[in-house]
Amino acid sequence: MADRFDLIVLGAGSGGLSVAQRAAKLGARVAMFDPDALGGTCTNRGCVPKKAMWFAAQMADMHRLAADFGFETTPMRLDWARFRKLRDQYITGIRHRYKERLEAAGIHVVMEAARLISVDTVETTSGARFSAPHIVVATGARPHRQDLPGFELGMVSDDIFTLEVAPRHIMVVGGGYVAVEFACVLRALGCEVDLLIRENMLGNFDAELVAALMERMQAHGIRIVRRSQVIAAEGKPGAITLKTDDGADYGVYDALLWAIGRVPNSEHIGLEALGVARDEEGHILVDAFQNTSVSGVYAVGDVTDRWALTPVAVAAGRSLADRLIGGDANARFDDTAVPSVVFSEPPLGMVGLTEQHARARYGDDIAVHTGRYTPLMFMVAGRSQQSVVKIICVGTNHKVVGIHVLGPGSDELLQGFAVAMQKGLYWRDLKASIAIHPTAAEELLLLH
Ligand SMILES: Cc1cc2nc3c(=O)[nH]c(=O)nc-3n(C[C@H](O)[C@H](O)[C@H](O)COP(=O)(O)OP(=O)(O)OC[C@H]3O[C@@H](n4cnc5c(N)ncnc54)[C@H](O)[C@@H]3O)c2cc1C
Ligand SMILES: NC(=O)c1ccc[n+]([C@@H]2O[C@H](COP(=O)([O-])OP(=O)(O)OC[C@H]3O[C@@H](n4cnc5c(N)ncnc54)[C@H](O)[C@@H]3O)[C@@H](O)[C@H]2O)c1
Repeated sequence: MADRFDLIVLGAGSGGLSVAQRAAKLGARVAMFDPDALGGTCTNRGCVPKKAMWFAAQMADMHRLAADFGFETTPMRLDWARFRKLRDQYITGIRHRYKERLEAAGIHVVMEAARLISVDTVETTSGARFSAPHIVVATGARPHRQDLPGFELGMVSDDIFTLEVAPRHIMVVGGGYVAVEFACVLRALGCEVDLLIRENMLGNFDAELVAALMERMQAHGIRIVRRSQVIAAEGKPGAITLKTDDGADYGVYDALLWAIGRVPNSEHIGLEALGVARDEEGHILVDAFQNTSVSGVYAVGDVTDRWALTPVAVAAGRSLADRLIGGDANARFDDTAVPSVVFSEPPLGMVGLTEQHARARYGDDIAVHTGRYTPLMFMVAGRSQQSVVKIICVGTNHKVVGIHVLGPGSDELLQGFAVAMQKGLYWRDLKASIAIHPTAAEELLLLH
């Protein structure tokens, strides 16, 4: 006999926690399964430890800027072990608070993997069975491990957070968020960094701002190699060489990071037998309401074919619970203006369409407003590095369909503009707004 619940959730990451907590708040009896730490990728091996490292990198960069400002500074070195301890303590605290909240909400948490054995029943690794009319798959994704000679000589993003010391010279392979963020962070923390990009860097971001970011990264001392593909890694841990299709000799690395994308955790959980539709890469296909192709089975977060971002997983989870348990038949989240920031140096943010996407969709009916400026803080220090802002408007009423910002502060300033865009923002609204001076944000209002 299976224990009966109103809702079952596979996975206690951003998506799973949000659907479970909202459903419990609405009165459902909820069971949640996860073999790993509460909080999933974002808390344990993603956004949170990464952002802590990004702050450390920012401090190192600010220290260098302080010297340019006239401060008498002594060389600064990060005590990597102490920093790691502080970061891990903070994460342990988050996990602890999740546990307390789940207990308080009366959610039945089982720290085991589960798989679907029918549309309404799951079985854990130890053989226990649980049933519910609604089963939500929120099993996330994992770093892609390529079947390539010597792959094991390198790390994936999960491993970066377990490093005991900073690498001296690292090769980062990939051109997505993870590759760019770690390349920038490690460089700021004093590592020599090479970045090997097979195709384009940050292909979903605006090409003009990506080109400007690439220039900044190179000016920071990151060696960027483009249009090259790794065929094999050779050597031994601590002394790794790469074989690439261009035949070039890139030297010897003491560390190698594979940042070549992520794979959804959608195998071995019973989806094939039930006929739950997935794409070629294994992402579960969902409609706007998080329904899969099988009635009673839903999916949220990175295991689906949507934006792989924590706030998207959370929004999907909450709206699903509102619909299934709260009785709001139309509950779905609005993904028309999903903002996203790459925590590079400097950060790159976007909401809405890139210029290339807007042109493809609207042709000549778009107006592109771009501005470059040197932030006051750099001007005072005698530096010339520029920030870039871009606004894309459509139609005769100049509706804003894309905002892009590269430069210090872009990570924080974008949120308010994203709210405005979601509500419907027009060029005239920006022109009618009063700026906050002197800030990075005002540059978006001062564009011509
Ligand atoms: C290095 C890195 C940095 C990132 N930085 C950001 C950022 O700054 N901002 C941002 O918005 N996003 C960021 N992301 C993306 C973000 O972490 C994910 O979008 C988010 O964690 C997805 O949540 P999820 O619930 O779908 O999956 P996850 O958080 O991955 O949770 C899935 C859970 O399911 C569990 N599970 C797997 N199989 C089973 C099973 N059979 N049964 C039960 N449980 C199972 C796993 O153990 C895991 O705990 C980052 C990702 C990485 C890798
Ligand atoms: N700041 C953030 O919000 C943040 C940070 C990290 C990750 N994320 C999320 O996690 C997702 C995954 O990030 P990611 O960087 O792992 O993946 P990604 O899909 O963003 O990038 C993968 C990169 O690897 C390259 N690649 C793939 N196979 C390769 C190969 N064999 N050799 C060389 N290059 C190869 C691709 O061309 C691409 O540039 C992101 O799309 C994003 O949604 C978000």
